[in-house]
Amino acid sequence: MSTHAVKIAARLRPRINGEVDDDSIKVHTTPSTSLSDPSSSGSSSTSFISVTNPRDPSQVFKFPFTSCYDQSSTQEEIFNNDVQPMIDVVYSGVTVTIFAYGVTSSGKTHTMQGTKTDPGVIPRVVRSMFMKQSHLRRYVVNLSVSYMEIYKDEVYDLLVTRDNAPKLPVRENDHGKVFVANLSSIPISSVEEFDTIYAQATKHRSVGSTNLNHASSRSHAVLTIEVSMTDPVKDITLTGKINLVDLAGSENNRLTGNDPSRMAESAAINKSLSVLGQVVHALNQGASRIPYRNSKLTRILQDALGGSSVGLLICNLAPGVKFRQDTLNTLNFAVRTKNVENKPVVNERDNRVQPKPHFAAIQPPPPKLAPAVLQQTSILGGHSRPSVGGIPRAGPSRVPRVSTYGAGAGGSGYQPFAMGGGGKRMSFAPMGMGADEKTNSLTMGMTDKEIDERIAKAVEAEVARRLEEREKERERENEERRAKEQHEQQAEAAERQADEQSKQTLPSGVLTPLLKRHRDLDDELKARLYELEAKFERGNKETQLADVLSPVSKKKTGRAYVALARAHSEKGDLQVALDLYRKAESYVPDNVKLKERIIEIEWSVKHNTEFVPSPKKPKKAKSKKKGKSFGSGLKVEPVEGTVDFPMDVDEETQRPQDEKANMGKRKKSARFGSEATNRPEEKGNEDAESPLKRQRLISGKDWAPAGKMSKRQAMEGAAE
Ligand SMILES: Nc1ncnc2c1ncn2[C@@H]1O[C@H](COP(=O)(O)OP(=O)(O)OP(=O)(O)O)[C@@H](O)[C@H]1O
Repeated sequence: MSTHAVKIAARLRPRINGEVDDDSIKVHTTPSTSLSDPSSSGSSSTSFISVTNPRDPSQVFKFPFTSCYDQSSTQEEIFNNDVQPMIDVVYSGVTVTIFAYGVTSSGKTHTMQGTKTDPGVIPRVVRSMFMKQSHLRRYVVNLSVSYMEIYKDEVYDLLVTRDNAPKLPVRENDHGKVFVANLSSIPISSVEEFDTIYAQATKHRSVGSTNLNHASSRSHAVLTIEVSMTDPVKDITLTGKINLVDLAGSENNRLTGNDPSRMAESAAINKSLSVLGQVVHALNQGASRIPYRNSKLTRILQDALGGSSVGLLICNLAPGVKFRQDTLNTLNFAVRTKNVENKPVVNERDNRVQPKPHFAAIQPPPPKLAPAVLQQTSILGGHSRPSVGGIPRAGPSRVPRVSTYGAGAGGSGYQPFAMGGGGKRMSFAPMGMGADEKTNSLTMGMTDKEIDERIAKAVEAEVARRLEEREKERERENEERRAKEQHEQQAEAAERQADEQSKQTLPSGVLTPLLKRHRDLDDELKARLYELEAKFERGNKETQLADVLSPVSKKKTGRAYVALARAHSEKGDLQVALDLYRKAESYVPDNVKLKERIIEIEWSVKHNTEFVPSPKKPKKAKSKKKGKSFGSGLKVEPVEGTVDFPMDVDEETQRPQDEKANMGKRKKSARFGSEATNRPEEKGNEDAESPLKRQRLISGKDWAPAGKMSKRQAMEGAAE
């Protein structure tokens, strides 16, 4: 993208109020070889400002600029040479910012505003814009004005009365453009209308008296004239803007002799101008962070400094040795600013309703460059105005005027672009404009056919994208389905294999007698028992199998194992029963009662004692829904969740009765838990010492003597 350097113009005001003039600051229009020039590096500029070195008067600093105006220069001259060309730029849909910079009383307000008899840049710009408007009969052109001031780093609307002027917030839109929220914008239809509004608004501006200027501007004022041009045939709107900024004076408080309130204003002014200097410096350094946000002024001027607008800085200088240091400061700022480059873009909006393709389908076109006139202006930036310094007559501007927009753009000055505006996508057809509308400027952009083709391509791309997305989605679904089917098949195969094996190889004589004994077991349970037996033989494979079974199958298998285990324990084959209970546990690992049973049997096996299981829960007349009874008396309760696992493991509700029934047998058995319980009050209490009770203590259940044994003790006992 091509860039456009900020253009610099320097203007030395005449002496006023009996100021002593001397040669410390001079304007030159021809190069001088006799001057030492520490600041210049061989510039080809033919116009420059010279300032004698405050420390060594024999030495002179030279500051070359595009345009230099001496004390005799006129408002008209400045306007014609440097400002008038900008009007064409504004009418090409670009934002232009002109700002006056300088020490207090250097003539900024005079240059920008002027007087009734000697109007400055602002009134001339407005006249010129209306004049230009009258030439654009083919377009609907609307002008509007907004006017704000930045006073002590707060923004106020100058178009509303002071009482109604709240502080306005500075915001940023979706495109990163900074704007002042709620700033009024008034349409203007004539120069007179503008003059009335402007005269009224100027009265609102904060002005105070200082030693240097009895009507010193205490705020930065930003006047904006916006022009929107709509081509009714193409329904395209170009929006150009010109910001005319009269900065408050950079101040030397020693010279201004400010009172406390002026000092406060001064501090704010100096701070914002200092941030302005930092911004320019950062831009020159190519810094990654530009401190625009450090002041409202720089935020608002962001677009003019390193942004997308075209910039002109008018440096106002006051004459005489009294202002020499300020002049040097101003000129140094100007030198740094002239290296700042902007990337102007044309603000164009296509008002036609367009199909809204998916954003991803369209490559965002690069921003549209400003017309070639800007590039020409930039190239000519090194030339001086034809005649300054001693020649009072204003010479014709050497800056080319863009009276013919099309010619200026020349086709090559534009590139396809899209730029946000009113939330609409921009088109690629530039709007013809300029004094001479009969040029072929409208052919510079894309034709309708080209636009249609582009839209068709975008739609095609979108359709292709969606089809591809749908295809991917379908593939993803198929893959998931395949994986699920595979998983189910594997589970089925594993179960089938288990069945087969159980049928072929009956386990070592464990099952057959049982099955014979319980011939009334239904087929389903038999099959399950065969299966379990086979699983028992397969050892570790169980865990793998458990992994592939559904939760319901796991519970069923767990119950079957328990049934089998119980049968073994009744037979007195405790070790096998224990193994089977453990197998059952691998299917229902959360079942507390099963764990208790395992501990009981482990205890019996370890101590080689008899294990007497509690009697099975008597059959209750339950609804079929609640339980399923097999002919063998093995009962499988429906299981909800994994924690409760009633099976035939003793029901807690039955426990006291069971315990009573088994009391005699237990007394004969080795005493449970004597090692773990050596507290006197527990000695001889067999109930309390049973492993089952210990486990109950571990699980915190309320069991008769449990209160007497700490959980810790119980745990230790169980661990043993
Ligand atoms: N080119 C000029 N020709 C004649 N008089 C001028 C010129 N420039 C400035 N003056 C006069 O110098 C005085 C100070 O100018 P002005 O108020 O424009 O300065 P300023 O830079 O805007 O000051 P401040 O920063 O305090 O607002 C005014 O009386 C103004 O009329």
